[in-house]
Amino acid sequence: MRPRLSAAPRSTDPTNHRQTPRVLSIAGTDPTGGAGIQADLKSIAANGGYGMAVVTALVAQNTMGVRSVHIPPVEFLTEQLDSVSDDVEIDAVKIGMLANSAIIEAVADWLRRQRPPVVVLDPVMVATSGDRLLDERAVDAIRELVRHADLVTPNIPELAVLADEATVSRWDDVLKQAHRVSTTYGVTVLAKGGHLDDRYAPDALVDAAGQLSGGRDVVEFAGERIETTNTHGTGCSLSSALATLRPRSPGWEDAVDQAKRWLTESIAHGAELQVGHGNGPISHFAGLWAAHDPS
Ligand SMILES: Nc1ncnc2c1ncn2[C@@H]1O[C@H](COP(=O)(O)OP(=O)(O)O)[C@@H](O)[C@H]1O
Ligand SMILES: Cc1ncc(COP(=O)(O)OP(=O)(O)O)c(N)n1
Repeated sequence: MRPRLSAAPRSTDPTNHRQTPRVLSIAGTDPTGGAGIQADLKSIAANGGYGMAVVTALVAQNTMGVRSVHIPPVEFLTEQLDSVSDDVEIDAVKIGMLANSAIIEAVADWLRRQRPPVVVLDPVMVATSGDRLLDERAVDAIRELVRHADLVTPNIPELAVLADEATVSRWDDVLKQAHRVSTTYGVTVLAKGGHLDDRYAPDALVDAAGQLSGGRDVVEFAGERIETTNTHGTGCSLSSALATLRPRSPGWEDAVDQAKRWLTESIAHGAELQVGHGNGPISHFAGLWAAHDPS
């Protein structure tokens, strides 16, 4: 049996209003700029943070799919992580694609030594294109890593894997599964409705310990589904926006509310970019560009 990773304690109050959040993305790459580290850095900047990045895997992919993945030696990953944390005070970390269990364990080990005040884990497993971004044998390791996070942001299929259950399709069942994951791992869950077959795309914060405002265990965020194929990297962009916004927010609810508004506008303007022939990217700076548009 795999040894259990001992989890670092969850943060108490990570709020620091005066400091520009210094946010580290630990993730894979997307050379077309729509997902992974490239999307994270845009999202962090668009939400008012200073972005940094440690690469877990180099991914030859575009808006249509993944061609191949190159994984640098795990010692080099630790070298990158230590290079950042030996020098920079990190306010928040967003963890995305981790590829295999050796990488997951190296990140867990670094978190035990250098835990930033905010840790958001997007448990990336499979891309929209259907290509695997996490080794199937690494699922146990990712489940253990969830215990290190303050917030985990699974999509519906990833939520089912964390719950060790079949994928559900009704929003009520998604909420129940998120509750189970929150109880099992002692973590706040952001359940995302992007994969629902519905005209709505809601999200919900679920914390079984009732640590949301007013002691609530569920807070829902309504959202209309935008008719678009520009949804590549939405999960990456949302999780890094949350890592950026949390240090300046009184709680996760405010951070999610702000991030979802920003994401919805960015999705709505994605098609204007005309990038690629498949699932195109979102327009991370649509709000900023609109403010500077002379017309
Ligand atoms: N077509 C859409 N219109 C509006 N919001 C969407 C749409 N697709 C996804 N979202 C939102 O994007 C975020 C990421 O959702 P999801 O697709 O479930 O995750 P992932 O990208 O990890 O698969 C969520 O906030 C979800 O509600
Ligand atoms: C390097 C890398 N990381 C993550 C993803 C998946 O991105 P995500 O935002 O979760 O979802 P889709 O883009 O698949 O909708 C990726 N493609 N590459």
